[in-house]
Amino acid sequence: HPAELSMQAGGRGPNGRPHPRTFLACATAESEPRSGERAVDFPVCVVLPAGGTGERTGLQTPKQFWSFLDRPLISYTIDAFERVSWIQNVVVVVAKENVDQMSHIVQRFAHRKVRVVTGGCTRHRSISNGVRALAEDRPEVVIVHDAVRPFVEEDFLYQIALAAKEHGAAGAIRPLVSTVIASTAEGFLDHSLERSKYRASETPQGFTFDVISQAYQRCSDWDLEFGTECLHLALRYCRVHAKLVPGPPTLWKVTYRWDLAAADSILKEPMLRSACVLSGDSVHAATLVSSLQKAVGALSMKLHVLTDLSAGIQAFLMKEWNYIHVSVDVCRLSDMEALVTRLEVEKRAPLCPLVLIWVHLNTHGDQPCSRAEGDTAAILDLASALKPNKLLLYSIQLHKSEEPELWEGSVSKLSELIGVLVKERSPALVGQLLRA
Ligand SMILES: Nc1ccn([C@@H]2O[C@H](COP(=O)(O)OP(=O)(O)OP(=O)(O)O)[C@@H](O)[C@H]2O)c(=O)n1
Ligand SMILES: O=P(O)(O)OC[C@@H](O)[C@@H](O)[C@@H](O)CO
Repeated sequence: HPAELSMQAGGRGPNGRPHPRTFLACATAESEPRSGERAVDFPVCVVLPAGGTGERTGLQTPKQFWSFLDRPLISYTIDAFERVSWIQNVVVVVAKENVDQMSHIVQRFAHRKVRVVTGGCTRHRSISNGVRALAEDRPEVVIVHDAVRPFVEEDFLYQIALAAKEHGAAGAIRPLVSTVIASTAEGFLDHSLERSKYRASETPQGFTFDVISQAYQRCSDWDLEFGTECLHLALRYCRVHAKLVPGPPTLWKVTYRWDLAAADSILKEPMLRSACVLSGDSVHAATLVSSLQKAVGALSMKLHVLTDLSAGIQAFLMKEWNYIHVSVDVCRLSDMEALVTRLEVEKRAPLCPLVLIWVHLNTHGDQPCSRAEGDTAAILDLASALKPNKLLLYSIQLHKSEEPELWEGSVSKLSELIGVLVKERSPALVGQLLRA
């Protein structure tokens, strides 16, 4: 029964215990640790300061806990580090009142390398707490990275780690986009800096463990209270000149509300690129898919035509692809249930909502596809059972018209609907029978 499928396909197996964590990749998020082209051969740990309140977003929820596709921003950042095989563990530093919430996130998304510690009233105090939590690990290098910069790539982390080991400290920099000026006490321009001589300091930053721990042991209370720059502490208290490493624009920090909208768009973008379509051996379905491939091309979405359910499952599970299933005339619920059963067998539970679109092609002229009508309630049941497990089932019906213009119009509408459903992943339309 769909309800049982839901229990099995989602977070809990027959024995009621959560499935061991095997999960789908989605967005910039989870996948099994990937060995990058180059690996670091010394111990590296990470400190993610996440103890702020995100006042500049104007939101009640601290931005690091703001959810995208039902997953908090910090989980994407943690994943970016967990996917790096040469990173031993990640110390996440959160405000005392968020420790339980953070621990729940670690459990829900089965973050394997994470240790949660309590932060302080300033960013430096939080980072200092995180570094102290590594005293027993004593890694060769500590990477410090703002938890609200989720788009960090392994290759750049590699550059920072190596530069930190070689020079004692290293930091990401970006070109300034505005000129820096100094103001008089009365609020008038005193002087401006020659922009070409300056850079914006970003994260990730890297330090040998000795440098960063000594810098925090030696720094003043003023530094801890008002300072914003770890590289400065390394210079002032350890005489270490950090190596500056130009970084990509994706290192930007989520600070204002519009940054959240930008992050949402970037996280969703990979999910819009590809869909696998299972059309079986029907000639009509093949005709539809061929027309559809041209139409969805305009959405910059690529359709991968697959011939059997296993290939479809594989693509759906392993490649973050959306899934389109074409039924001709007879809309067998069992087709879709077979997919869900396989998801259960594979013990897969997606981390981000994944889109399943069931296309009902009716070739009997303009007669309603009675099976689809009859199945409407069953489709709703199955869709409702799948929704808690982030499998968003949508269904679209269209008729095979012999009039080329009508048929082209239907296919165009179908691709438009597919584009919207994949992009918006609207919970409100789950289980609805739409018509192209
Ligand atoms: N007491 C603090 C303050 C900030 N941070 C963290 O430092 C990073 C960068 O700081 P910022 O962007 O300033 O975050 P907030 O302080 O939360 O933002 P705001 O200044 O708008 O409140 C963030 O991941 C933030 O959670 C921290 O760990 N502890
Ligand atoms: O100052 P905020 O707390 O807004 O953000 C922290 C940034 O200043 C910091 O991440 C980089 O400048 C690198 O030190």
